[in-house]
Amino acid sequence: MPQTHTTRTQVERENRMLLALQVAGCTAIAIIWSMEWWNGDLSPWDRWAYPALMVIQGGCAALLTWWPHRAEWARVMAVLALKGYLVIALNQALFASPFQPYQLVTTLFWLPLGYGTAFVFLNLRAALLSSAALYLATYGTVLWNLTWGEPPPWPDYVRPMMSNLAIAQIVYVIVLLAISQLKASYTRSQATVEVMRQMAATDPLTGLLNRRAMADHLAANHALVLRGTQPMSVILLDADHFKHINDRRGHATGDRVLMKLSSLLRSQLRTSDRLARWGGEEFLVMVPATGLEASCELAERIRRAVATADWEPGLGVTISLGVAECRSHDTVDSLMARVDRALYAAKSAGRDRVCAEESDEPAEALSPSASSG
Ligand SMILES: Nc1nc2c(ncn2[C@@H]2O[C@H](COP(=O)(O)OP(=O)(O)OP(=O)(O)O)[C@@H](O)[C@H]2O)c(=O)[nH]1
Repeated sequence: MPQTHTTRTQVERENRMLLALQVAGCTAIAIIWSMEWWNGDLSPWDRWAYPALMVIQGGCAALLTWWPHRAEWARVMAVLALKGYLVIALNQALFASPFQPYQLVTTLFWLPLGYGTAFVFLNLRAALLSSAALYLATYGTVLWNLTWGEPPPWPDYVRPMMSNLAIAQIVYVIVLLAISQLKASYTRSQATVEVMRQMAATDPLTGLLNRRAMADHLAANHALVLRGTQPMSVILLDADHFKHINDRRGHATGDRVLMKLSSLLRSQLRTSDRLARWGGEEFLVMVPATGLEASCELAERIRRAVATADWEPGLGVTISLGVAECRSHDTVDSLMARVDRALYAAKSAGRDRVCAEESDEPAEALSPSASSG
């Protein structure tokens, strides 16, 4: 499903981002740790909390690298570790005696990161819940202490600063919420675009490429042929007397035949080959990196597979096939004109056979039936 593919790509991108953040986080903590230790500002709490955070981040990085199927754990662990650290560090700074302004301010620097990472790496519900918990655990304790507890001996600027920050963090969460909504709608439109892109390239009855999509593949491979990078052949095939099947057995049977035909064709091809429904009961196979002779052999294999398939009782289905190889002077149109002539030759020669293009090089009908027909 395209939507699943889009979502998976996005998850992989987020995991890579999380891994980069873990590495950056570990580096940042190591630098801050050494700077504070050097300046004598390292608090007793940070002496242990910094290495603990680094170990947790290293664990998340290991999970993301070696057990990507456990990436969800790494996301939750990384976000909770950061939030837990911020809550304890902030409360320590505010309520430790003596009051520690340096630790308070340096912790507040990082507080927005606690909210931001949650909205990036968790789903919306988890991000909101964990942000509410972070908010309550930081400002709730301040409010509780100021309202009911023993007023801490803070300098005058701390109370207004904390009130200001309490409001700023609410605004911060609202902005993050808006961004995550935009992100969700962007992801949804990406998925819709992907579905529409698929629909524009697919034949609804058989699920094969349609003519427009095949034309793009032909143009791309034709360019490679012109550069001399690799050969390319095409096989144009058409169900024989298909009108009779429709007329005698009804349109629904005709549709079933086309569907079975497409899966039979698919089963005979390599993944590098391209198969399209070229028109009503006409299919086109693009065979990259393959010359005329090998493509004729493939066409013959396909013919035989169809002729000997287990069709509905009384319904013998055969196909005629034309094969052409792209030459250096060919345009896509001239190549298609030649393969069309080859198909016409197969039809004229009695159907249920393979005919190679007419060319200056030796190329002849390969089917056993063709040689007799
Ligand atoms: N059931 C069904 N029939 C289709 C579809 N598309 C085209 N057809 C029919 O395919 C038939 C093609 O008929 P013709 O072009 O006369 O070719 P034919 O009867 O196969 O004869 P030859 O190609 O000469 O062997 C027509 O009756 C179309 O209506 C489709 O999607 N479903």
